[in-house]
Amino acid sequence: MNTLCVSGGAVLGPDHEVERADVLVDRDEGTILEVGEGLNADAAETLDASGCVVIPGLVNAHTHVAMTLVRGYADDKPLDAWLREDIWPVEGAFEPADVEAGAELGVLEMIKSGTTAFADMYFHVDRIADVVERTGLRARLGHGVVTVGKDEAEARADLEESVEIAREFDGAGGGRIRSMVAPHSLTTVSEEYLREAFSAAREIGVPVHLHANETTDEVEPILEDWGMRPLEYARKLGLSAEDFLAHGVHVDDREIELLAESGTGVIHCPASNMKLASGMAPVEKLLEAGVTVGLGTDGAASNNDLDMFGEMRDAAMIGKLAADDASAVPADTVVRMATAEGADAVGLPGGRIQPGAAADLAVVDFEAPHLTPRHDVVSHLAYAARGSDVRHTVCDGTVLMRDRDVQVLDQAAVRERASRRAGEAIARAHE
Ligand SMILES: N[C@@H](CCSC[C@H]1O[C@@H](n2cnc3c(=O)[nH]cnc32)[C@H](O)[C@@H]1O)C(=O)O
Ligand SMILES: [Zn+2]
Repeated sequence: MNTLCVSGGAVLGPDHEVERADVLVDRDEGTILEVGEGLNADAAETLDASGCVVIPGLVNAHTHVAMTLVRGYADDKPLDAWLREDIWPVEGAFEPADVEAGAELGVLEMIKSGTTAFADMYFHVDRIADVVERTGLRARLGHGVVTVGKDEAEARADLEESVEIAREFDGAGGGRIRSMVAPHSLTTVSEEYLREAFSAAREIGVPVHLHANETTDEVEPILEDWGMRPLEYARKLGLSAEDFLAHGVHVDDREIELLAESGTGVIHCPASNMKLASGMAPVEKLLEAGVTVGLGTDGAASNNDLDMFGEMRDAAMIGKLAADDASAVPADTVVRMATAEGADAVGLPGGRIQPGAAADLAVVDFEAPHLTPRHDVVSHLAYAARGSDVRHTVCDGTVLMRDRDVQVLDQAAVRERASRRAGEAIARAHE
């Protein structure tokens, strides 16, 4: 059999037990065959994991990967002004090749920091899909729809593009790519088009993904226009178990109950919420209610990186502050949010190291001063490790990074192209 063996390390199991073990992978099927000692006898390929801990590849459950191009371009502003004054004008000047260059840069950064799957809402999605296809990651992709401020024809065309993209790309890249219909938010898409987005998604059999309750500015207008909370409104329009929303910062108790009832996932984006001062999501309450909570970096311009280790740490920290309780959102919980829970929320395989599961792995080098002594591996993963501690990255049974050498992209070329294209797009936006 065509196998890969990740050998000589410790493994973080599905119940977060840490044991000395090898991981044997079927490279053709992209699945884990066995976890145990002494498995590397006749593997076709091996990865040395001595001194390392093998963890499930991390799941970045909400991002806009091509926004790496605007990283550091406009900081220190609230969401609405930041989007309208800075980000949207530059995005308006993006050509398809810019989105491709930004996606390559983002994917490079994700592979280098142990992320193997992501959910992405953007435009020129065909270019993002192409990057995912050739680099070997796993993704759920959708075209973001905005209808406010557009005439009837433009609004319809944007929605139709999202539906078309969802139809075309679900199952692409040998099944590594899944799709979604992605209305931008409950306030930037009108009711009529939101309804259509939900019914089209149900017909295709894919989730709806949208930003919701990110700032109070997204709550007040819905209360005024519809006399109900945003998630009550979303539920009336069709929000269901397969769907997942980003942020969920300003949700009240009734909305939390509603999410638990509907089974809708929430993607917590702590760094973005802090940086844009959007607020503190009630993560502990959501978890207590039984809501599936994943973790996302959001775009690189509101973070400003795509490192899911940083996101775990931020989630634990802000979760404690929000609950006014140091025992809230503990290490074990944020590691779960960045792996199994995130995978479940976005409906992608992965997130667990066990036979039959997707072979999506990050091998973290623990032989570092900041990871010493090793009292508690899960604590280190949540609080002390960084993306740069990842030594090897494997997705779908394929080695994407070996000994920090990314096998699927030319790092220098990706950086050079992204820098040049970002500069040119910003110059065009100012013309
Ligand atoms: N088709 C739309 C684009 C929507 S893509 C998704 C959008 O989400 C934006 N975005 C990034 N971060 C956030 C956030 O935190 N909240 C809301 N929107 C965001 C991002 O800039 C991107 O334009 C159009 O033509 O305008
Ligand atoms: Zn976002």
